[in-house]
Amino acid sequence: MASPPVAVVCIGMAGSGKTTFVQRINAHLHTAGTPPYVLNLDPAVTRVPFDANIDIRDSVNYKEVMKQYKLGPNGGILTSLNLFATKIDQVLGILEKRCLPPELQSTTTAGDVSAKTPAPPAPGKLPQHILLDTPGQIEVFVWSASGSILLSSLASSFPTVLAYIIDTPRTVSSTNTFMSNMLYALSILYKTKLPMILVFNKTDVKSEDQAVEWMRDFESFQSALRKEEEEAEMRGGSGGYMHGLVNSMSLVLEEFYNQLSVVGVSSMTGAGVDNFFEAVQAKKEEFQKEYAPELQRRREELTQERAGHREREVERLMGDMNVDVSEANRQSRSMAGKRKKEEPETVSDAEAMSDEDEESGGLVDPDDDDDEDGGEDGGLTKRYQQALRDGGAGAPSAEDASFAKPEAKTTMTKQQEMQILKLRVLVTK
Ligand SMILES: Nc1nc2c(ncn2[C@@H]2O[C@H](COP(=O)(O)OP(=O)(O)OP(=O)(O)O)[C@@H](O)[C@H]2O)c(=O)[nH]1
Repeated sequence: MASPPVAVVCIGMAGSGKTTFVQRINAHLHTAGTPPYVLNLDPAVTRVPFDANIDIRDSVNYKEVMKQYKLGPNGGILTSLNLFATKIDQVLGILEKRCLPPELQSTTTAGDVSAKTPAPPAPGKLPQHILLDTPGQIEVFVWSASGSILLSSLASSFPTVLAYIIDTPRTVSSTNTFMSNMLYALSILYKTKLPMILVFNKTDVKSEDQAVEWMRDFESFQSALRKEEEEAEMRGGSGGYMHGLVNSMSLVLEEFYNQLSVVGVSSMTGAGVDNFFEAVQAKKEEFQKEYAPELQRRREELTQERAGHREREVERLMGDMNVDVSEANRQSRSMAGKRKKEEPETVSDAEAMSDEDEESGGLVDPDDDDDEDGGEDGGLTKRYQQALRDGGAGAPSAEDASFAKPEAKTTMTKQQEMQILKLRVLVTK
């Protein structure tokens, strides 16, 4: 059976070597005869040293955004990402078309987001990897709403793996820097809940051995910490509370380290790239085994929650209007069974939908509803008439009945008319 490509999202501190790394693994895959599909999500980069199939800069002009909204560099990046996130359905449409075999494609269609690949590749030549380069301002991407939307949307369509790029020479320079970097990676892991690979980059300058030893051997990290403390004391200072804090942190990070794959890579020389792709394969399997079922579980939970919410609200409304609740519910359920269920496509959709429910108290505005019977007005009238024809407990009481009669319509105010229409539609939903 055809397998979807794995999306590798490269994140890391500014200057850690993300872009150079993407360039290296892109070249590696081209040489191996399996060219990836590449996305650049950094709107502020001036030169991209690889050929990006989708480039945020083609859709959003970062400098113009800064000028128009009177923003600084970080605000400009954030707003550009927000603007790009509004096109996520088009981006996913393009990705699905270019990277998925027809049997795995959904119905999403591509719009005006620029994709440079001219035509869908032949089935045997579908990319096995989707590579994403992200802005250097890591917090702007990871902690923004648009970053979450982009990541969760991607993860709902493709197995998605984070590659956290680390500047090795800088990170192993002290236990403090190492710990800060690990805590940052930890926060991203828990925020995104996606499988993560720690990529110790620039190993041509400094090997990753030291960092790996600190992760795997607690004693080794403790002795490095003690050594630094002694050196600080010799200089007349002291490690102060920081050393105590780092010491305690190292005790609790063992579990976190166990969840990660660690590879040393040189984006300059290409050393370690094969190991990186082995780690990607392992994390792809982990994603399919653990993340995907969790995503599905959350979707189902939200759908059920939403249905329950709607039912309770209908009950309350029917009660207010003095209408037989059980009959109204029966009708409501039978109509709902016929209607195509509206389902969240992504985690963020699902969250947004649940937010909507909370805001509106579970009520669905019938005016927003897609109409299945032709035009909106026609659909409302039809449902209204149908509800009246059905009569029974779902029908208006004797006093209400006059509302239904065309001749009596003139006696109603516009507001009353709308209220009853909305109520009827709600009952038949
Ligand atoms: N020696 C060495 N230098 C590297 C390596 N990878 C990247 N660099 C250098 O590190 C610097 C930063 O690399 P970039 O790829 O621009 O880093 P980035 O993380 O994309 O930077 P931002 O776009 O600012 O976030 C450049 O000078 C690269 O040449 C490597 O493996 N070895």
